[in-house]
This record gives sequence, C-alpha cells and structure tokens, in this order.
Amino acid sequence: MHADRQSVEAIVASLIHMFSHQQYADKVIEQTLAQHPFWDLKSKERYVTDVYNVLRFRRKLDCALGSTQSQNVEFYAWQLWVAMKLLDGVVLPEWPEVVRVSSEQLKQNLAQATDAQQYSYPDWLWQKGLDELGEQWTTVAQALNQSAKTYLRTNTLKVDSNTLRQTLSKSNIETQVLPEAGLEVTQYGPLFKTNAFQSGWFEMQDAGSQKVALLLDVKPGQRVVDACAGAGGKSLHIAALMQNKGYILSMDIQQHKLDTLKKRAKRAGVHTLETRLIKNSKTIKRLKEKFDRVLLDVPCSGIGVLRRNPDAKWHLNSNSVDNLITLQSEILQRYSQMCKIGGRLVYATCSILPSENQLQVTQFLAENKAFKLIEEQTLLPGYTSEYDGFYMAAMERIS
Ligand SMILES: C[S@@+](CC[C@H](N)C(=O)[O-])C[C@H]1O[C@@H](n2cnc3c(N)ncnc32)[C@H](O)[C@@H]1O
Repeated sequence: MHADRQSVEAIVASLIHMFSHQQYADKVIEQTLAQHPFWDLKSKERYVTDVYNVLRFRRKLDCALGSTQSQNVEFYAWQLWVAMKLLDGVVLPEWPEVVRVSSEQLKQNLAQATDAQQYSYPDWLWQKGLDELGEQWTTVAQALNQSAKTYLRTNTLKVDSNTLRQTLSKSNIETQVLPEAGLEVTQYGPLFKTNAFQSGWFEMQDAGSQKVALLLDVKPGQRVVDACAGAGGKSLHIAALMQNKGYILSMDIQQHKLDTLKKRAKRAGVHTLETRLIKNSKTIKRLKEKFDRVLLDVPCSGIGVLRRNPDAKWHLNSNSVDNLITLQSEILQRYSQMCKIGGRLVYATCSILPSENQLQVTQFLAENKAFKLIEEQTLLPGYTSEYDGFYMAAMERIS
C-alpha cells in the first residue's frame, strides 16, 4: 500500500477532532478537504474512505483492540486506523506513530465479539433492528455497512441524462444512466467544479431518494407543498417533474436550509418555488386544504442512510428515536390537513424501521378516515434495494 503520509495525518487529525468535539463527520471532512485544495483525487478518496470506514467500524475496531485500547485520544485515533488496515491485510509503513499491534491478536479478540460488535452497531440499535425487522436485520445491517455510491439527479428542466453523461465524460467523470431515474457515477471526478454543475444540470441525490418525488405524481400547474423541505433536494425534483409550471411552497423550521434551497433553485432555473419558515402552528393552519399534493419528508433516525452518514449511529440513542417517532406522528396528523379533497399526501423517511414507517401510516389511517392508502414502497438495503434505505407511502384524501 502506498500510504500517503499527509492524508493519513489528516485522517487521524479529523478523527481526533470528531472524538474531542462530538462533531459530525461530514462537516469535518468538508473543512479538511477545503484546507487541502491541491490534494489529487486519489488522496481525497483515500482520506474520505478511511475516515468513514473508521467511524463505520469503530465498535468492531474497539473490540479488536481489546485491552490495548488507549485513553489518549491521539494514540487512540492512530490505533483505530492501524487496526483497520491490519484487519484488511495491509502492510503498514514504518512510521513512529504506527503502533505495533499484531493482526493475530486483533483477530483473536474479534473471535469473542458479539454480533453487535462484529457488525459495529450500538447494542440498543442492534436490539431495535432485531425487534423490528427480525431475521432480516443482520442482512440489512451488513448492507448498511457498505460504502455509499454516488448518484446524480438530472435536472430535466435543462438537460437529458444522456447529454449529461456525455458532457461529464469530457471531464473524465464516467456515469451510467439508470433505468428509472438519474445517473450512477462509475468514475469519480470533481463534480461540483464542472460547468454542468455550475449551470444547474444536476444535483447529487441517491437514486432511492429520487423515487419520493415520483410517488407524489405531480402534474404541471398543480399546487404542491413540501413541508419538511430542508435544503430542497425533493422540492427541486418536484419542480422539474412539473416542468416549471404551477406553484411549490417549500417549508421548514430552519431558515438556513431554506436559504440554501433558494440558491439551489436559482442554479437549477426553478422559478415556481417559494420558501416559507414555519414559525408556529398557525403557519400550517392557514394553509388548510390549499394543496393538490403534500409531501412530508419527515425528520427521522436516518438509519436507512448510514452508508452516507456512518457516524450517525454513534450520535443517536433510543430516546432520540422515540422523540422522532412522536414528532413524525404529530407532523403527519397536523400537516396532512393542507391536502385538498382528491389530493395526494406522501409520507416519507430515510429510515428502515417499521416504527417510523408502516406503523406510523397504519396508525394515521386508522385515526383519519378521510385518507386512504394508494401505494407503499420500502427500499430495504440488502433485500429490495441496492440504494439507500427509504420508505414512502402515498395516500389520497377522499373526504
Ligand atoms: C429528512 S429532512 C428533509 C430533507 C429534504 N426534504 C431533502 O430532500 O433534502 C427533514 C427536515 O424536516 C425539518 N423539520 C424538523 N422538524 C420539523 C417540523 N416540525 N416541521 C417542518 N419541518 C421540520 C428538518 O429541519 C429537516 O430539514
């Protein structure tokens, strides 16, 4: 292995930063990449992959290190990286920081590990997965431990997927057009520096996530509300599907996300979209029965997208998931009132837990006879999906 010292030092420094300040990986990675604009693509890739893999397999690595695990955060970060490489069979360079642990000892320690340690999940989440998904959980947990692939959503307001593929290929970024929607990146390059990105021809969006706006079944000229819009991944897709005709109201409780959405909408050439901050319950009440389509892409545990955010499993806990489940049910109950009679409501999460998904919808339908279920889709990594894990349910307001 050619271990590039500068990127390994950056990996260790990033881990120290995350462990000491409880910061999320994506922010630290973004900052580090910005500090190293001259790294070549290989160094960048190595850095990102290794940081995510240490975080993904942290519990397994802790277990492999056993009693040799250090309390000193710098030493510990080096130990994790070294243990990961040794378990992958990599011969390490003779650097002073490369702490000597034997790969035999690592493997021996792992032989005693529980399933939660082997698959590197916290005990509470492992148990929750087993309780909710039964024997499917182990396969799902393993599938969620893979590295994420990169997918693009073609902005059909500006370009078609084949033209986008050919244009990116001229910048040595290779992609393949997916049968249902978007492109998979097969050879990575500086996507966000391309003219195609600057001109709003695409957004990065998981192929599974692209199914949500499709399920909303929007038509040009309709009135649509995306009530948990965030930075607008789905709002922008909806605008493209509506061919920039009609009205989209994108709402969230966080203004900074809506500000990002406005910038993205400008780049994408979307001019049918308005943003609105949800200040209190009146913001929603005033919009009673005003929309043909209501999208509720609710806040969730994000367990379906652990490939992209592997550290999320160390930040979540059982209480935080319970609180999210309560919030989801309140949002579904209150925000669904914005749907007109004859209109469609879509509830979506990036979770694979039935308690955030099917059970929420079943309970809502039992309490709200004005709605009926039209279609449900569960994208379960390892089973029904090679993409991230998602759930979406389309309902019609019948009275
Ligand atoms: C899953 S994310 C949305 C992702 C977004 N739809 C996209 O495609 O990029 C959920 C969003 O719900 C927002 N949120 C949290 N509580 C909310 C509430 N009570 N009402 C509306 N939005 C809320 C969060 O700020 C977050 O942006």
